[in-house]
Amino acid sequence: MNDMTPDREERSANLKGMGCSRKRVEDSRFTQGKGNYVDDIKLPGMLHGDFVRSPYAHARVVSINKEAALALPGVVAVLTADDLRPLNLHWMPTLAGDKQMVLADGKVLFQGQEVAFVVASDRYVAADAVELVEVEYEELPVITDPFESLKSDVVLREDLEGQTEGAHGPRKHHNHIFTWEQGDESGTNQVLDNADVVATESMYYHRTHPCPLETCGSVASMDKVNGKLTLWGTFQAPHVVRTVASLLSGIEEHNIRVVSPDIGGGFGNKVGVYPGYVCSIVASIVTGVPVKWVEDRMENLMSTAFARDYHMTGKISATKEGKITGLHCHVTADHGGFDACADPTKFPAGFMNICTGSYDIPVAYLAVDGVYTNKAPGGVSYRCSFRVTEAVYFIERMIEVLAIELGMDSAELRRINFIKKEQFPYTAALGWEYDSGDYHTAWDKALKAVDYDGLRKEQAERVEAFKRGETRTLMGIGLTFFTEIVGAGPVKNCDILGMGMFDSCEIRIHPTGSAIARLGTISQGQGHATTFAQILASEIGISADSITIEEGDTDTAPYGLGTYGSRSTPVAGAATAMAGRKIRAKAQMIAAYLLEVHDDDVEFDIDRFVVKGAPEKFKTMKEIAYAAYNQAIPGLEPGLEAVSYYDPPNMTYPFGAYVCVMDIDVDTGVPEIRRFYALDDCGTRINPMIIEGQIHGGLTEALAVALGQEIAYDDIGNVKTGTLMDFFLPTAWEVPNYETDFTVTPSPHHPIGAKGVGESPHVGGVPCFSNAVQDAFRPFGNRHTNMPHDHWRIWQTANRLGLHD
Ligand code: PCD
Ligand SMILES: [Cu+]
Repeated sequence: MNDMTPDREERSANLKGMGCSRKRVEDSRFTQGKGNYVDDIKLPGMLHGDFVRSPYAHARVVSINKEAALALPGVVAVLTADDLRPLNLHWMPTLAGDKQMVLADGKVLFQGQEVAFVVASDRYVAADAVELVEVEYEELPVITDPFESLKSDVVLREDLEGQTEGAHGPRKHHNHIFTWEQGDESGTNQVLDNADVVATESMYYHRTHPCPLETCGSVASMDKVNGKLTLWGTFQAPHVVRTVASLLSGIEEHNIRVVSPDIGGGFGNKVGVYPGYVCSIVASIVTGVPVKWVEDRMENLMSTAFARDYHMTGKISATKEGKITGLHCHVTADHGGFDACADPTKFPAGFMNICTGSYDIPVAYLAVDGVYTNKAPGGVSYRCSFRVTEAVYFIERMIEVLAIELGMDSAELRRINFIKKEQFPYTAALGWEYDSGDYHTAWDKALKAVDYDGLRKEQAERVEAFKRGETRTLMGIGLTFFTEIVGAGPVKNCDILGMGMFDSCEIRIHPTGSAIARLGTISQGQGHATTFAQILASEIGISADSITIEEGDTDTAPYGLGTYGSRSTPVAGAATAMAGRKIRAKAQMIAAYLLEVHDDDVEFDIDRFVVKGAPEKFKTMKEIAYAAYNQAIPGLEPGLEAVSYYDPPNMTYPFGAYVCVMDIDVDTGVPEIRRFYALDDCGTRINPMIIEGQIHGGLTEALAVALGQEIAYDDIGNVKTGTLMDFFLPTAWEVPNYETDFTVTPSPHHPIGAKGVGESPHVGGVPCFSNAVQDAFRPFGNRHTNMPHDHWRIWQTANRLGLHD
């Protein structure tokens, strides 16, 4: 070989392909104030909108007087439901097939509900004018408890009165939304009735909120001359927004351009469609100039989509030796005033039916009842794909409770019930086919890494010391083994409003051998511009540094269902690899032609095609790209482009083993996290550094949710946690040093074997932190206490158990 040419190792390093901890290309703009967020969009003549929101959780709107507001200089319009009705835009369909008011029509159902939209020359004038809109309300009885709601005579949704059938089947009561059943009810009951041991527990996974750094917002610009509507916004699914906007407004889809610019965190909060988006569009149509709407922090916490709010009751049975025999789960789901859950259409409770977890459970049954209350609508995933965090919390608590019932170590209980490596692909009792896993290897690695036996010994000594009065801190060991289900999803069972959940990638190679690839997904901080270029680099032999990744502009990107549920890697990542392979196939033909050999006589080698057995004869991808723009092969189309729409054959099933060690001061209720060990298996790893960042972020959000973060309501439906003074957002102060680790079990059906990872740390983290708190009190008779485990609640647990006596 020529000494001047770089060797294979160097060529491979230059690619910055799969498995390389490539630095994030987007960070230079994020760290130097050059990001372009919705609020950075400033158009000539642009107006600003702001909402009049209901102070009451349930009330009739008797009258709205706009006069004083309209008299304020700078105010251009005040829109109410009456103004929107002629356009049929006073309501919108939710992703769950319910009907949500864009502006209150006669009645409000939650505190913070949108009542009127003020449009003014300036954001501050708009806010002042909001105060001048006089709304007369007549208060109605408020229901904030879903169990009470199902017994109440008060009809929350008068618009649905008398409707016995909802979007997801029969309704049992005027405040009931749906019942979703999965599995074998009678078979499960039979097993439970005849079991050696049954553990029963009820738990509440409280309402919380993703609270991204950037709140939601949009800018609409209706160009009446050309008939084009452009909408910039904080959208996790820009193409879906375009389709919904077209269906609602009647504007043809090719005349609508939706752009998601840089997004300051999504976490599920930006999946749904909000009244603000619709109002900015209507206001731009009405005024003929661009209109911006950006909510403030309080509005974001109070009225945009919440997560969780699941009341779960479980029964789990086992033999005396601890082999699990059956699982029963019932959920009462509080959906607030409208069912605006963001789930694939056929899954009204998301993937809650993954609640058998990582265990080989022969029979199971799940029923979920959705209920209306006077709380904000939503039901987003918040760093978990469709209720998976609820499911994992449920099963990981049930395992702990069963271990108490059996008098057994819960690490061992997990081990003897894991689905075994040779059982994959494994079909779970509630229907999912787990693609791959090696749980025992991961579990053993984790327990060894933390010296589990040593920790248990230390804990036992601590309990003795506590009893002797030598210490006031207890030690908790939190364990969790989780299985995620990400990559929604196969079009055969996953769609949103009838659109199958495939995803896409389109690649163009430029003559000089650099490229642009566009995807149907949209990064909100995950680093797609970095990682998707790495997938392509390995597939097509062009350095990641020479590939631009673009997402989020519906005029240029191929149709896709967006980014949430850790679906980008499993679905769009697969599309990227597949499109790359199409490029490579054409490149192979060109190379062979140029090298004057048969197609089969060349092979791909890092960044070139080489003649088999004659490595000195090759064409680099750069050379091939250039040739592709000439008459490379007579009769062959010029250019080097490809597109792939990928319909995944199955979900991917990442998993992980987490251990948290915590010291709890029983007198102050303050937990100190001594250690947090997280082993993740997300199959083939694209960028280890980005994975680690994802895990740190997800664990921190898990810490938040487990230890204090909550959207709390009082009895009359006032949001008690509407500001960051009351809503817990952890800072560097609370966050421990995380230890990360991994195993690699590739997905057998994904073209590069990758599974999602963004959500895993949250899904596994919440039960792990919670289990640590609960475990500290286990020696004193604690069985289960509800999250969030803030200092006050931990103190109360200590008090209830008599530890302050
Ligand atoms: N194997 C593997 C996997 C993965 N990866 C990477 O990592 C990341 C992630 O991924 P995923 O998992 O696939 O995911 P996505 O789809 O992309 O994303 C989503 C997620 O993501 C996470 N993360 C994050 N980050 C940030 N920064 N921001 C944000 O916002 C966020 N969010 C969150 C959430 S919540 Mo939901 O929405 O609730 O459903 S879902 C979610 C990207 O970059 C990728 O590429 C790698 O590397 N490898
Ligand atoms: Cu979820």
